[in-house]
Amino acid sequence: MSLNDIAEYQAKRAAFINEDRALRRDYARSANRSAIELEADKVIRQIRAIEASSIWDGEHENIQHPFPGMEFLTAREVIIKTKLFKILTKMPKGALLHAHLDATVNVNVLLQLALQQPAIHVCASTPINATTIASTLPKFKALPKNQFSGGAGLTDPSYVANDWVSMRKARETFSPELGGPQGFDNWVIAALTINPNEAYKTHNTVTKIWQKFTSTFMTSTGLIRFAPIWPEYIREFLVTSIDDGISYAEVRINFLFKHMFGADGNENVPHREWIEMFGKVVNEVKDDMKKKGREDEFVGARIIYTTIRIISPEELEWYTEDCITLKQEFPDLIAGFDLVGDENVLKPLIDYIKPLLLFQQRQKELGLDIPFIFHAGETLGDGTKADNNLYDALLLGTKRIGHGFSLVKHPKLMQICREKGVMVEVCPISNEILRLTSSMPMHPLPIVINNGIPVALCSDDPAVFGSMGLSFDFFQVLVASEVTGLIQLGEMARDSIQYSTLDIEGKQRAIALWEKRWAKFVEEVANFDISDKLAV
Ligand SMILES: O=c1[nH]cnc2c1ncn2[C@@H]1O[C@H](CO)[C@@H](O)[C@H]1O
Repeated sequence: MSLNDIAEYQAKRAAFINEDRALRRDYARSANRSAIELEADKVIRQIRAIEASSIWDGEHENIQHPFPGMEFLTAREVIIKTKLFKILTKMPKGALLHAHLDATVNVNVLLQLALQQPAIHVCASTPINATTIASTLPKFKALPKNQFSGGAGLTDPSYVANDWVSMRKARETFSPELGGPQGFDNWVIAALTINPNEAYKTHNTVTKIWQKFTSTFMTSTGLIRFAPIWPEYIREFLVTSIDDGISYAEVRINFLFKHMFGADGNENVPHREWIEMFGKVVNEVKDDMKKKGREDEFVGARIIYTTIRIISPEELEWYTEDCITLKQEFPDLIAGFDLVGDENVLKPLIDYIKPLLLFQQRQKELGLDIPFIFHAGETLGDGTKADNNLYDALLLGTKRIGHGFSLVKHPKLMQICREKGVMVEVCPISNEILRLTSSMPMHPLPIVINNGIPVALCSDDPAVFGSMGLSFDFFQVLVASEVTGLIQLGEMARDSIQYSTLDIEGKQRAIALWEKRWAKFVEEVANFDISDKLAV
């Protein structure tokens, strides 16, 4: 055996690896990396390696088996202390392409917004006491002034089931044995979020965790679907997203309910006013950013119209027509159309084929373009109705696929995504908490990326998961792969703009602004003080 043989083998090996990696989308531009980008990428890999032992090999109270990419809800407190996470909070993330608006604002902030509104009332199906508190959910609703109620508090034994109590009063009178006002807040927050015990013990199957997950929306809708709160909620979503480095969002809004509650406490505010308020807040935030000299950090936000897969195919026709009317009035704000909810148990796309084809035909007649951006394959199923949604999503020409968790079981569909440029909106933390994967190393994301399919990382329902912004999702992906470094994350961020529904000029502008921020960011990372790297 000569040295030549080994060198020859090494060369063959390098070419082999290169050939494999060349399939990835992020490879295309790999030859054009600046020295500073390469240095920043190296710094990030160093910090990751250091923290793999200093953090993830260490002992932690309450964490039996720490490892990079482990269950998010257990790891969260550790993650926020890492250098890697702190750096990622500064990264320009590009676009947020998959998030459900009603789960995008920190639950503590939502609680504060609600407490400012005397119209908001709360009820429970039984008096709240030490026995009932864990299994009883608060229900919220805005009431008209003549129905404002000051009856017995929720923890008063004389409380009559399902009676509305003013939220402020319910909070102030919450029994001291249950923690008083703070106990009330804790009870509400527990109803709006998923805790580690639920995700990893009591509700540790996809079906069970979805039941808990769905209940969070039933609680939050009474607080959010209220005209005086709605704009403030949207503002908070936009401002916190911008602060996390997100410069554009396509957010899914649930239009299942035909009205929200107005300031007068009556359920009489139609969809067009929801959108009008949305557009107004987007413009106000843009103006505020301009005043602060930060206009380059925010290019806007648009809406993906959604309704839930519980409706009948006949009912869907009402929603598609509604979507068309809204698109005609707000062409710049309506970005696409989707159907949401647990694909494993609700109606599959094929059940709606008639109204969906009709929707496309109507758009053609009217000269409109409302792309489908379908949730599909958010499942562990193989050949189940949720898995089969992928066939229909692609046949119907979906612009992107929401989740596509089961896509990797279908080589033909992956080929179509690659060749037609159908992006997958991957929601790593959501998939893990909703029990599709037990941790990030088991997530199929690398399979999707290695097959050359464009990917955007998305947060899905950050308020429910406690994963506000995109930094947490980027973190979980970064620590769970040796291939993925800063450059790969940057490519996903850039692609999120590239595969958005912005028009050509909008995209060019957003990408140019992103590139400017990216250049600045990588420079900061590249100049990171090595000794600082070690101090955690
Ligand atoms: O990951 C998801 N997959 C499918 N549907 C979802 C997901 N997250 C939230 N929703 C749905 O969106 C509605 C709120 O806008 C909720 O009803 C919820 O079922």
